[in-house]
Amino acid sequence: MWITSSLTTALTPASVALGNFDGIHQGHRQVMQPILSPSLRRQPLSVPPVTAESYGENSPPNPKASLDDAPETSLEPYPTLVTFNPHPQEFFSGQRRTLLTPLSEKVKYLEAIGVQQLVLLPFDQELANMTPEAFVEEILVGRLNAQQISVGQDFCFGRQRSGTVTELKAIAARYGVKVHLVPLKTAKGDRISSSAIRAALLEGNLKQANSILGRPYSLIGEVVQGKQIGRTIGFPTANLQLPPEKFLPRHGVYAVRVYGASNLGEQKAVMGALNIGTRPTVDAIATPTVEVHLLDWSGDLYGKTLTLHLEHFLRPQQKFDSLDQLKAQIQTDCDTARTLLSPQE
Ligand SMILES: Cc1cc2nc3c(=O)[nH]c(=O)nc-3n(C[C@H](O)[C@H](O)[C@H](O)COP(=O)(O)O)c2cc1C
Ligand SMILES: Nc1ncnc2c1ncn2[C@@H]1O[C@H](COP(=O)(O)OP(=O)(O)O)[C@@H](O)[C@H]1O
Repeated sequence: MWITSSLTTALTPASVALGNFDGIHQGHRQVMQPILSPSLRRQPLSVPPVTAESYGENSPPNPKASLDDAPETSLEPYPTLVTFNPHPQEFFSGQRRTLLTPLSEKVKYLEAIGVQQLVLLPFDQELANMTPEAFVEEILVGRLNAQQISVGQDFCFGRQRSGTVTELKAIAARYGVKVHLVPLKTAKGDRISSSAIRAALLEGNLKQANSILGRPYSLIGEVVQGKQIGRTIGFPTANLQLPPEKFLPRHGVYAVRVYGASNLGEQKAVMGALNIGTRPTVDAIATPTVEVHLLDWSGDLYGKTLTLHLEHFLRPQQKFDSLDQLKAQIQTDCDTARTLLSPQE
């Protein structure tokens, strides 16, 4: 996928889905559908040669581009997600937001859906001051040559969020650009939203969170060294380093499926028992660790990137009086995880 934060290197013409899309939940996927219609798909993606661009500290991954990939001239628009970076709320409040899908994870889901370009518009005072007309005319039409635009029905944009979807439709119509207003998706009468997913995750209600998401909530991170206590109690745990902005669910113990450990490839999952927390029994650290014990598995995981699918919340963290009690409880957690994750006869 082509990722750019500069409108001068964006691929055009574009077929644009607009929004923040944190979580890439079922509602988000519905908003992207209209820009992905099969007639608009172009495989493989060709990208223009680019000069290296400085993205600053929180830089997105460099797009994979080479001169061999020079663009063919084509009138077919690139399925493109246009989003703001930082999130406008973060810009105004000055406070870092946690994300259900940090950039690297978001890119994986978008690629799987068929989005070919991600435009991260730098959100600054100038952009914040833009009128709805200027945003559509100068950015969407003028720079991205948008052929069609898809948004959720409650989308607002422009100065003080003054632009409504009706206005977006009217302005775009002047340029012959069709706007798809996608109705808000609901699940059992409740609106599907990133905040509903966060709330369910904070309660440890995985069933609800995963049902709204339409897939299991995931944690993706590299295995780093811990205190090496795990192996001494018979339960080595792979400690994951997650992007600092990753939203963490309720602290406690989970039954998870682990991808990336097996030599049999990415698709093969190993069952695991995950602990998220400050480990009050051993050292009561300030920052929670995210560590997983893989069931019936042994090997070296340091430096590997693991993807965990959180399936069931088992219990909150506890402070035990002894390591033996902790060990016995971890054994029970592993047995419960195995039962819950094993396929039913
Ligand atoms: C399934 C599981 C459940 C855990 N539950 C608790 C707990 O309730 N309380 C606690 O203090 N630590 C808990 N831990 C964390 C252990 O204290 C930790 O894994 C151990 O100290 C190893 O740390 P290390 O990776 O730094 O070697 C749990 C770990 C696992 C894998
Ligand atoms: N079944 C397993 N589950 C998790 N890690 C395992 C397992 N078997 C071996 N390991 C290895 O052991 C390491 C964890 O051992 P541990 O003593 O807890 O050390 P650390 O404190 O560095 O995490 C993992 O990073 C991995 O390389």
